[in-house]
Amino acid sequence: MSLEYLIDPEGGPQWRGILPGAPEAYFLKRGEGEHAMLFTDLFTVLLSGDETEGQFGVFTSEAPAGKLIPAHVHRDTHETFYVMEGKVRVHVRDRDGTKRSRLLEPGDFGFVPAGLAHAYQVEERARMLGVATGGFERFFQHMGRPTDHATADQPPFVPDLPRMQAAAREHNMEFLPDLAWPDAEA
Ligand SMILES: O=C(Oc1cc(O)cc(O)c1C(=O)O)c1ccc(O)c(O)c1
Repeated sequence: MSLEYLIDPEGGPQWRGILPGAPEAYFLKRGEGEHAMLFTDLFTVLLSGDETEGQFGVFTSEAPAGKLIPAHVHRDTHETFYVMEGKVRVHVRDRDGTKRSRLLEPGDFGFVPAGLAHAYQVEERARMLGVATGGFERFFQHMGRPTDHATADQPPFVPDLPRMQAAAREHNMEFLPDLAWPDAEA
């Protein structure tokens, strides 16, 4: 399955061209950006790989406390987690196989390089800022539902399995459903 699954043939890509799409200077007001709901979380793309010649993208997430985002690995995406509000536990499996986790609180930062299995769980309603390898920011629009509504106060969007598989394939990532974490909440 290819990206075509994620494109409305009549309307084109399912997100709106709010960002310039080329390396031009611009500014955004609070709440502006390209929004997508994924499960209960609102992701907002502030900058995409289209503006940075593929180098990096910047996005925020606004999420209620919820379930563990299951273990997965990005083959070529470096990810960061900067917690602005709330509490987020990030689990990571290091290269030697050691699993560890850290509860991130406001002002705390985490980095997960490409190739390391990881998972995370919002333990207390959170706002996060993420910077990741350019192109990954489209994952939220591919797997989630693009929306004009700028808050997480809207119905959740639960993607079906083909949509999840297509988004994972498109972004060269793999979910690892059998990988458990010693200190994950049920
Ligand atoms: O990508 C981030 O979160 C995710 C959310 C999901 O519902 C499914 C996923 O597979 C992921 C993922 O990590 O791939 C994410 C969130 C916040 C942040 O700062 C990031 O760097 C990534």
